[in-house]
Formats: sequence, structure tokens, C-alpha cells
Amino acid sequence: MEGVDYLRDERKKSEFDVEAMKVAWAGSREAFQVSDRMAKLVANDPVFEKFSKPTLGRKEMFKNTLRKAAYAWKLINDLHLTEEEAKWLRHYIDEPNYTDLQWEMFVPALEGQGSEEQKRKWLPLAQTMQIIGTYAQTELAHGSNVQGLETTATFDHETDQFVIHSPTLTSSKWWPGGMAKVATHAIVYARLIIDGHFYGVHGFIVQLRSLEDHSTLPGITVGDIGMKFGHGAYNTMDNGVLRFDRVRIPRNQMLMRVSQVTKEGKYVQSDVPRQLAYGTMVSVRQTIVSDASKALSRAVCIATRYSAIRRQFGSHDGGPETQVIDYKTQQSRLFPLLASAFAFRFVSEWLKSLQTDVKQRLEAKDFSTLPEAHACTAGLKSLTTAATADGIEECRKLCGGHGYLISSGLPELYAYYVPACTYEGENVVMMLQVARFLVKTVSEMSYKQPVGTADYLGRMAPLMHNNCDVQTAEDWLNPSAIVKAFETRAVRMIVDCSQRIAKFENQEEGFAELSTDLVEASLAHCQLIVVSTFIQRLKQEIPGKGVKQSLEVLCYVYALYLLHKHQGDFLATGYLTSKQASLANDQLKTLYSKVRPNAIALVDSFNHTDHYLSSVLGRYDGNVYPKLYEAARKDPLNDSDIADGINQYVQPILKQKLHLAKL
Ligand SMILES: CCCCCCC/C=C/C(=O)SCCNC(=O)CCNC(=O)[C@H](O)C(C)(C)COP(=O)(O)OP(=O)(O)OC[C@H]1O[C@@H](n2cnc3c(N)ncnc32)[C@H](O)[C@@H]1OP(=O)(O)O
Ligand SMILES: Cc1cc2nc3c(=O)[nH]c(=O)nc-3n(C[C@H](O)[C@H](O)[C@H](O)COP(=O)(O)OP(=O)(O)OC[C@H]3O[C@@H](n4cnc5c(N)ncnc54)[C@H](O)[C@@H]3O)c2cc1C
Repeated sequence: MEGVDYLRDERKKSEFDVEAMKVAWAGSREAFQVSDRMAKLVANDPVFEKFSKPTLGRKEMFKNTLRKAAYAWKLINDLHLTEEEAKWLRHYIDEPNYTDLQWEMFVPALEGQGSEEQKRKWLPLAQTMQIIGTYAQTELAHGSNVQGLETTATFDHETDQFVIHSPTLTSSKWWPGGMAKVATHAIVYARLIIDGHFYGVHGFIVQLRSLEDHSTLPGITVGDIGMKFGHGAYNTMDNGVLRFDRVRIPRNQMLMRVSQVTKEGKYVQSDVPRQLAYGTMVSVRQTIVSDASKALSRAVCIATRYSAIRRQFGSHDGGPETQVIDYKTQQSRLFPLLASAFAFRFVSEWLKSLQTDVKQRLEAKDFSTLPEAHACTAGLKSLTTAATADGIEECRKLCGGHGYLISSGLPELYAYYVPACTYEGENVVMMLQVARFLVKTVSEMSYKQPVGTADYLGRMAPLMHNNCDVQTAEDWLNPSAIVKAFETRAVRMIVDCSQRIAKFENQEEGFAELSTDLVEASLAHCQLIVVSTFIQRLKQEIPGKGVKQSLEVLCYVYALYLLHKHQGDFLATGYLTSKQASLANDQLKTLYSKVRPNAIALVDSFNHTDHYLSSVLGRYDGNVYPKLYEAARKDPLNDSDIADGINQYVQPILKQKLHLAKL
């Protein structure tokens, strides 16, 4: 039998309706149809082929990406694609480029931080790509600490302008995507100075390049920061360095929704919280959570299909060897990742609805849920990107040696994905923001009832004293037993930290001293959110034969895998006995055997095209070995029998007339 037959047989084992599961994964039939249509559009268009990428040099690679982006823009216009369709189209092209910054950061920053007048002027230009923008916040010496940025924007009364300046080498803007070669404009974050007084960091719209000939404008020095991790991966993006030598911009190019500077040089703070100036980061963090499920599902799809095809050991009397997916160890590494992909998918949907709610409230000047939204996006960004980056690497290992080949799709995916742990808020720094929110919530509880994702903190008294009542492995197949375990673990970890911080005279010092424990407590809180969201999702109607049941199994896998992985926390906080933890692990193993027959159908439900996967190991048809051969044959080293350099450097060695005795 060949891989093709193995996958065909696997698909027959499925116990649920795959087409209905595709809809459950996508969120709705409409969402499925849009993403499916765009995936096929990209996969079937030769302009978007990506197999040649690993053999291209940086300049060719960059130019090729520009070509694809231009073609995509033409398609978007010619086919009158909706915003949603255009988003999916760009996603499936699968090459980081300047348009990511344009649509994910530049436009949202204008929308979220611009005044009505500014939006009227700048948004149409950006939305029609008459200007191309980037988000220039990070500097050589400061990324996480936004208030530490050094670039200055000094108000000049006489000319009614701001003077944007990079006073030091370390104030050079460093990292912004699309900035080195493409962007014509940037939203530059700089310290506002009026009459010698500092007014904190604000965003300013600054033109970098001529709209006539694309040359850099006077006072601007801009370039690329150099190659990044991996060969292809993020190197299609021109991350840039930028310096200003007293560049002047009109006063009305400071983003003025949150605060304004008048003609007289008066600083006016609107009646909105200053944190709204960080709003772009919050909205992108939500997108990053959604992207985590896409990247993880992609790696899991490759590793699962290949694990069903790959056979090692266990052959008796010349019979077939064991499919590696049947090894319990393979299942215990792979299936939690499969479950995590679904968990991240559902939590990202929930986070999106939370954001929509916050946006509506902000418009009505209700800022009460802003801290929670910040904590949720920061924490879930951190949790999902860390787990996805680790998960992709685990999938590579699950594919053995072939996983290390570029043609497996996994090394490129990993190199492309890992910076998500750093950009848009370094993961530990983000978890500390969650910790700040939790500690503050606990400290305010005597007069303010916690709500939303923190409401369980309001049930502190019972949660601090109850014990788990699970007695058999089956008892763990109970959503309320699971939620209670996760709530109790989180509450006890948070309260423990809060109590220890309270003993410090200086609370900030206490926070710093306990930061390692605080990060763990924040992770426990965020895991509770993911687990609860998965459980809540299952309470909704989910049509299709066996779909809900399969998702229930995955939900339990996700929760009990976390419980097993972090059993130290669960035991240390005293809620579980070691017997109960061990019963959870027994149940987990039973659940793996329920996932097993559905594994291939579950990864088919992601609806990933072969183009998107770009993996010989993850091919839908399972025709792995012949295609591995074919991909290898295409390597430039195989163009000729005698490679360049052999005659020059190898033959002379071979032809030496040295005698062994003389060596
Ligand atoms: C999917 C497409 C991908 C596109 C490509 C991605 C390209 C990448 C782009 C980038 O990376 S852009 C640069 C991103 N940079 C960051 O994310 C920087 C991270 N740092 C920060 O966000 C902040 O500086 C900080 C770490 C949150 C600290 O901020 P600051 O020092 O100003 O504040 P604090 O004094 O700590 O906090 C004050 C107060 O405000 C709360 N808060 C902080 N941020 C927010 C927010 N975004 N929304 C609401 N509230 C916020 C914070 O918790 C404090 O609250 P209290 O404790 O006072 O209640
Ligand atoms: C691929 C890529 C694309 C990017 N694109 C953009 C872009 O378009 N625009 C833009 O403006 N920026 C961009 N960035 C920059 C990115 O946002 C920053 O790198 C990120 O915010 C992290 O900041 P940093 O580099 O200063 O890390 P640092 O803060 O220097 O982190 C270094 C270490 O210090 C630790 N640390 C820092 N502060 C604390 C603390 N308070 N407590 C405990 N530990 C701490 C961190 O956990 C980390 O381990 C990009 C970065 C990458 C990698």
C-alpha cells in the first residue's frame, strides 16, 4: 500500500461529518465559503506559486513578493473583493509583506487614533493605496517600554509645525515592516515636547518618501535592518531602520483623537483614557490570536497526515509496519496540539466578539471594559503564540528526519511564525500586564465586584476552600469539574501572589520580586479563559453528524492535557490529590483513543489547500514518497552531475599524490 491508500482508509474511519466540521471550524457557512473561495483562488493562480522561494536570493525574493502583492491588489480591485475576501486572499498568499502593515496597523491606527477630520483626509488615501503606511513605534533601544521611546516631536509655535527628530543613535526607529523600501508614510511614535515640557508618547503621520519618484524626502534616512531568522520566512518583508533629522510636519498630523495640541500650543487631553493611544496594538493582538490557530492547524495537519502514512517497526511475518500515529507517545504529543488548534480557533472568535463589544462601548464613552480587553488580548496573544511556536517545532519533530526538509513546510513555518512571540508585545511583558490587571482586581474587590473573565475572583471564598470531588476517571468528563479545577488553581495562585505583594512596603518592588510567579498565575488565568470558552462554544448549536461529540472529545483533551502538564500547580494549590491528577491522566489516554479514528478527518476539516500547506509530507492525497523524490530532484544542486566547485576544490584533493606514510 502507498500513502495514498493509507489516507483513503483513514478517511473512511471518520465518525463525523467533515463538511459540517469545516463550517464549525470556520465559524459559519458564509465564513467557510469566503475562505474556501479565496484559498482556491490563490492555490490555482500560478503567480502565487511558492515552491521556488527557498532557492531565491534576498533581492529576488523581495521583488517576487512585491510582484505578488501588486497582483493581489489588482485582483482585489478587478474582482471587487470585499474587505473580508481581501483579508483571506492576502492570508493565503502566505508571504509577509508591506500590505500586512498597511491593513493591520496603519489603517487601524488612523481609524482608532485619528480625529474625524484626520480620518476623512487620510483614510481614503490609505484605503486606495495612494499612500502606503507603516507603524513606526519600536526603536533600537526601546520596544517593550513605549514610554521610553526617544524620538522627539517638538512643537514650533511660529510655523505651527512639529519637528520630528532622532536625537541619538538608539532613537533610530528599528523593525517597522515595509518601512525600508516601500512605505511612503509612517505613523511615528514620538515624545511630544511643547515649550520644553514633555507630554508623553504620541503618534504622528510622517511622509517618508516622495509620491512622485519614491525617493526618500529630505531629513529622512531609511534602510533595511538585514536578514532575519530562516531563509525565506520573514525575509520577504523589508523591516526598516529610520532616522529623522529635524523633519517638519504640519501640526494637524499629530493623531488627535486621544489628545490634541492647539494652534496656541496648548495640550488638551480628551475625555477618553490615554491608553486608547495603544488601541492599534490591542486590535492586532486579537488578529494574532486568530492567526495562531491558523499556523498551528497548518503544522498539525502536516504532522497528522504524515504520521498516518509513516510506518516504523512492528512488522510480523512480512506484514505492514505500525503507522507511527498508532504509537501512544506520538498521540500524546500530537493530539493535544490538534485540540489546541481548535481551542485557539474558538477563543479567537470569542476575543473578536469581546473587541466588537468594547468598540461599541467606547463609542458610547463607556471605558469600563478597556482594562479587561487589554488583559485578555495581551494574555491570549502570549499564551497562543508561545504554544503555537512550540507546537510547530513539536510537529517538525513528530515528522522525524523528513520534518527537517524545507519541503516538509515546517522549518519555514516555524521561522516565519516565531517572531509572533516577540512582536506586538513580548510575551512575558504581556503576561505581566495580565498580572497587573489581576492583582489590581483583587485589591479592589472590597468595593468593586469583578466581572467578565475575572468574575470567578468574586467567588474567591468558596474557591479558596473547596476540594475536588472527582473519584473516577469518568468524573473528569464533566465540564463543571474541569472549570472548577481551573478556576480554583487560578484564584489560589493569584491570591497567593497578591498576599505576598501586600507584605512589601513598596508594592512595585513586591510585584517585581514576584514577577515569575505572577507570570505563572497569569498563564493559569488565561488557560481558564481558553478552556471555558471551548466549553461555552459546545453549549451552542453545532450541526452535523458527530461534530459536537468530536469537539467535546477535543475539549476534554485540551483541558486534561493542560491539567496533566501543569499538575504541579494543581497539586501545590491543594485542590487536587495526586490520585485525582492521575485519574485525569488515565482519562486523557482514553480520550486519545477516541481521537485516533477521526484524526485525519479532523485535520481535513481545516480545509487547508496543498498550496497553503506547502508541504510534501502534508499533501491531501498522501502521495508523500514519490513527491519527496520529485522535490529533491528539483534542488539546484541536482541541475548537473558535477556541481560547480567540484573540479576546482574537490578534484585537486582527490588527485593529490600523497602517500599515507607521509601523512
Ligand atoms: C497579524 C498581522 C501582524 C502584522 C505584523 C506585525 C508587525 C509587528 C508590529 C509591532 O510589533 S508594533 C510594536 C508593538 N509594540 C508593543 O507591543 C509594545 C509593548 N508595550 C506596551 O504595550 C506598553 O508599553 C506596556 C508594556 C503595556 C506598558 O505601557 P506603559 O508603560 O505606558 O504603561 P503602564 O504604565 O505599564 O500602564 C499604564 C496603565 O495602562 C494599562 N495599559 C497598558 N497598555 C494598555 C492598552 N493597550 N490598553 C488598555 N490599557 C493599557 C496598563 O495595564 C496600566 O494599567 P493600570 O495598572 O494603571 O491600571
Ligand atoms: C518580525 C518583527 C516585526 C516587527 N515589526 C514591527 C513593526 O512593524 N513596528 C514596530 O514598531 N515594531 C515592530 N517590531 C518590534 C517589536 O514590537 C518589538 O521587538 C517587541 O515589542 C519587543 O520589544 P523589544 O525588542 O524591545 O524587547 P525587549 O523588551 O528588549 O525584550 C528583551 C527581553 O527582556 C524582557 N523584558 C523586557 N521588559 C521586561 C519587564 N518589564 N519585565 C520582565 N522582563 C522584561 C523580555 O521578556 C525579553 O525576554 C517587530 C519585531 C519583529 C521581531
